[in-house]
Amino acid sequence: MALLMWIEWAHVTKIYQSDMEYKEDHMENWARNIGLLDFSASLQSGVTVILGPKGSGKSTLLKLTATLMLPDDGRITFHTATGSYNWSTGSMMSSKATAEFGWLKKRIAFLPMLNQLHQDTTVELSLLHMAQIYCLTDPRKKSCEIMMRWGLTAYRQTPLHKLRGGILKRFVLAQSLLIRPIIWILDEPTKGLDPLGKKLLWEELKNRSHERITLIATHDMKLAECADNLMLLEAGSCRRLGKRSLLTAGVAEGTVAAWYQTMQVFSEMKNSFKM
Ligand SMILES: Nc1ncnc2c1ncn2[C@@H]1O[C@H](COP(=O)(O)OP(=O)(O)OP(=O)(O)O)[C@@H](O)[C@H]1O
Repeated sequence: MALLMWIEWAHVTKIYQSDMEYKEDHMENWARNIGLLDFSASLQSGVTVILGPKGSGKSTLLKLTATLMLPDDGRITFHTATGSYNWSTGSMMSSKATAEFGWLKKRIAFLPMLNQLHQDTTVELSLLHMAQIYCLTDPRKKSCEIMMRWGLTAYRQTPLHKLRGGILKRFVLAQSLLIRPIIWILDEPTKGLDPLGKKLLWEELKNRSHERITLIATHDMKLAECADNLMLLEAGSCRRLGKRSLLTAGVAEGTVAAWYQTMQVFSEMKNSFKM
C-alpha cells in the first residue's frame, strides 16, 4: 500500500554565515554562502534522486528536510494522514501537534550518521540498543532480521571500530532501516560502500520504495537509475522535478547520465548568454 504522505518545500532559503571552509571547493559558485534559494517543490512516496553540480545545495536540502537545520525563510511542510507539520523559523504548534511531529521526526533517518556511533560496541549490541531507544517491539528479533538482510550476521560480535569502511557503511544503512523510517534520507550512500552493500541497497530501493519517501543526493549515475523521480538542483533552486521515465525518454540514450549531461549543456548555454 502506498504511503499517504507528502513533503512540500515552499520558498525555502538557507544562507550560511561563513564560507571559510568552502572557498577552495566551490569557487565556481557565484554565491558560495547560498545553501538554498527560494526552493519550492513537493514530493510523495517513492525514490527521488537529487542531482546537481557541486555546491548546488543537495546536502543543504537533505539536512533541512531531516530537520537538522532550520530554514532562514520559507517552510517545509510534512503532510501526513494525521495532520500537517511545518518546519520553519518561528512556527508555532499546539502541544498535541508538537508531540505528533516529534513522533514523525523519530521516523526520519538521515545518512551519514557515523559520528553518532559508539565505536566500541558490537554490531549486534548497537542494533539492539537502537531498537530499544526507538521502542521497537521484539527488538532482538528485529535486530537479527536486519543483520541477516544486510549480510552482517558474521560480524555480529565485531566492535564497530574494527569494521572495514565498506562494511561499516553497510552497517549504517542497515541501522537506519531498523527504525522503519517513513522518510529515508541518504547523502552519497554508495560512496565507500562495498559491492554487496550496493546490491542490497539497490534491492531495498527497488522493492520497498512505496513504503516511504526516499531522498538520495548522489553523483553516482548507476544508482540514479533506481529513481522514480529525478530532481535537478542549480544554485540552490529546483530546476527540474519529474518522473525519471519521462525525463530520460527525452534523450537518445534514455539514461539518467545522458539526461543529466544534456541539462548541464543547456545550463552552460544559458549562462554564456547571460554574460
Ligand atoms: N557550513 C557551511 N558554511 C558555509 N557555506 C556552506 C556550508 N555548507 C554549505 N555551504 C555552501 O552552500 C552551498 C551548497 O552546499 P551543499 O553542500 O548543500 O551543496 P552540494 O550540492 O551538496 O555539494 P556537493 O555535491 O559538493 O556535496 C555551497 O556553495 C557551499 O559552499
